[in-house]
Amino acid sequence: MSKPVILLGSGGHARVLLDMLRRLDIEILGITDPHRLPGGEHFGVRVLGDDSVIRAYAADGVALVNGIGSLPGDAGLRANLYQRCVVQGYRFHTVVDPRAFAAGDVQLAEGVQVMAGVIIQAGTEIAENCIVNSGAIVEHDCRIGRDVHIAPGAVLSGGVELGDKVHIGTGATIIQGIRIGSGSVVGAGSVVTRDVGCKQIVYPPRSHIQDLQQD
Ligand SMILES: CC(=O)SCCNC(=O)CCNC(=O)[C@H](O)C(C)(C)COP(=O)(O)OP(=O)(O)OC[C@H]1O[C@@H](n2cnc3c(N)ncnc32)[C@H](O)[C@@H]1OP(=O)(O)O
Repeated sequence: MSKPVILLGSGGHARVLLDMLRRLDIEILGITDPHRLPGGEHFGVRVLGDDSVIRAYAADGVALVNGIGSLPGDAGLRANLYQRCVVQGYRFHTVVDPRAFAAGDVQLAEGVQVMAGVIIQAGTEIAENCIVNSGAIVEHDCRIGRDVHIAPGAVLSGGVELGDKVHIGTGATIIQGIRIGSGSVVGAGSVVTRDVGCKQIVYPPRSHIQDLQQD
């Protein structure tokens, strides 16, 4: 039986997690958000207050779920909140949507979130506080650093290595064996065929838009 959960944050990512937690039949004590009135309801869940309210709960009596999303170059808020809570002795749930697939020997560290439709193949290791978002594919033997966001529909081929705080944009494709350094961003729709250093950004080709020829 898993511990009751406090969900940190109340935006879009939190909403998806909330739906997953309900389907997993995990008890939700409430959500935290400094911008919402404590005692009220949001998404049908009690608003507890800002993040400091967590300390009213014994660390061994609750688990946390990090509902803060992560956008390119802005993994900081999510990563800092995670780290702050861990230092205070709190533990994070690792959550896997029932409609995701992870091979038997896949290693998911604390706080990893695997959303619906994801496939993670054999031998892959994913470090703390990562999001593998809806419909992404992480092939065999990948090594994923901490605080990484693999956005919806992205594909990592076999043996890809990502450093910490990497953002792989929606629908991006990384071919086999590629290494991407910490803090880098791969733009939505990119096809990455060469290694990427630390704190670099990969832009995909842009769509060309023009008026249709008139008859
Ligand atoms: C559930 C969820 O929603 S999770 C969220 C998932 N979201 C993502 O993964 C988004 C990933 N982010 C991107 O792809 C971003 O656009 C980035 C990081 C590549 C670029 O961001 P910025 O440097 O801020 O670029 P900016 O938005 O200023 O655009 C600069 C130019 O590049 C173009 N551009 C930006 N991103 C892309 C892209 N992915 N593909 C093609 N062209 C792009 C813009 O249209 C713009 O073109 P213009 O100068 O002709 O107007």
